[in-house]
Amino acid sequence: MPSPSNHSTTCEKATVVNVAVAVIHYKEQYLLGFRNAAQHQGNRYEFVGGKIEASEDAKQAVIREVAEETGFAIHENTIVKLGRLHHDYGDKQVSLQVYKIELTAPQYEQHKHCQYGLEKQALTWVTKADLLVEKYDLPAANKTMLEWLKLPENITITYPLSHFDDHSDPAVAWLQCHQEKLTVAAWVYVRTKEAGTEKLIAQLTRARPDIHVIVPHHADSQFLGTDTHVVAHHLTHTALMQWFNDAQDAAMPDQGISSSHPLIVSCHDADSITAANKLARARLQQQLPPVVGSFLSPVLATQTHPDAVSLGWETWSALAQLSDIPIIGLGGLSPTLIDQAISYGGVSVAGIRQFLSSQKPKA
Ligand SMILES: Nc1nc2c([nH]c(=O)n2[C@H]2C[C@H](O)[C@@H](COP(=O)(O)OP(=O)(O)OP(=O)(O)O)O2)c(=O)[nH]1
Repeated sequence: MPSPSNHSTTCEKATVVNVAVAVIHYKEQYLLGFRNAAQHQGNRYEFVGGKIEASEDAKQAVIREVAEETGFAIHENTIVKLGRLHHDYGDKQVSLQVYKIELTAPQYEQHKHCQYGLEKQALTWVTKADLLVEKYDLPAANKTMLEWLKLPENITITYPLSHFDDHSDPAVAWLQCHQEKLTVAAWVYVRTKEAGTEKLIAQLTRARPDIHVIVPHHADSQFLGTDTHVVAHHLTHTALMQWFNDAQDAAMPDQGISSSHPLIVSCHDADSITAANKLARARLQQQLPPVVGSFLSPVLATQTHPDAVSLGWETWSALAQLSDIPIIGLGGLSPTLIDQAISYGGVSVAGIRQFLSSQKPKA
């Protein structure tokens, strides 16, 4: 449904141009256009997209723009909402609503040799790896989109040490379980609340150098000995709301929160999503590493929090729509529910038990 923010809105200072952006890909191949010299942000690569018209919402705009620029009819493809971001280019302010669309094999086969789009603009297929290492010069706002694209579809959360209380040596059992069962190159949210856990996590990252860890934002990641494994710092719901309350009249609202790494936050309701959106915007304004994801939980009932009232998919989806950052489903989920999470407005799923498989890393 069109909303007042879906067309260009005028504030006292400047006009904000509302744009829908389509990150089109087939597997690891991503489609880039090239902005001609006369356009705003000209002579740069771009994702397909354009201005949202007053009569349409962002998703309708993305479908229309993709059809106009490439000829792809994507209304039957899965359209994954990544997020929304505001960028001030000095000469122009843009609000970008970003979607990811995977083409089918026939769609890709038909298009992969086309060098020009329907508007005569140059088009190029590039690998995800090249895109993420910023081999292509994109507008500055796209830096955050590339960070969002790094999020995997599954995130594993470590068991609390107390889960292994029945074992003769819980620490050894904790280490053995995670070392053996984390999937190759997994993103892992490691919790450090319990005494002794930091040492175990350091041992785990030494034994499994392929994994990427998300550490609590207050944890001094020096306990790992190196920062190379750390992909993000995590803010609990409580820490996020504390920041939000402190930020109401603070000049530097994110003092005390890591400025060295991207952030992942935890949300449970509309208030925390509002807080996360504010934090995401503050990070962009201060040119700090962005907020790249938000665990929104609990989607379903969980074994670990049996008394917590779950949101259910419908409420979860309505909350996800409010988020400016990619949403990760958490609570009673398994990796097989990724398609369902995407259809309800998320990008990834996370959890403990169901996310630890017995797949061993390659030697
Ligand atoms: N399509 C697209 N636009 C982007 C990206 N990143 C980014 O900052 N933008 C900005 C550049 C422009 O200011 C705006 C896109 O609007 P547009 O494509 O309709 O603008 P345009 O320059 O063609 O303007 P016009 O000729 O239609 O008036 O969003 C991106 O990845 N794709």
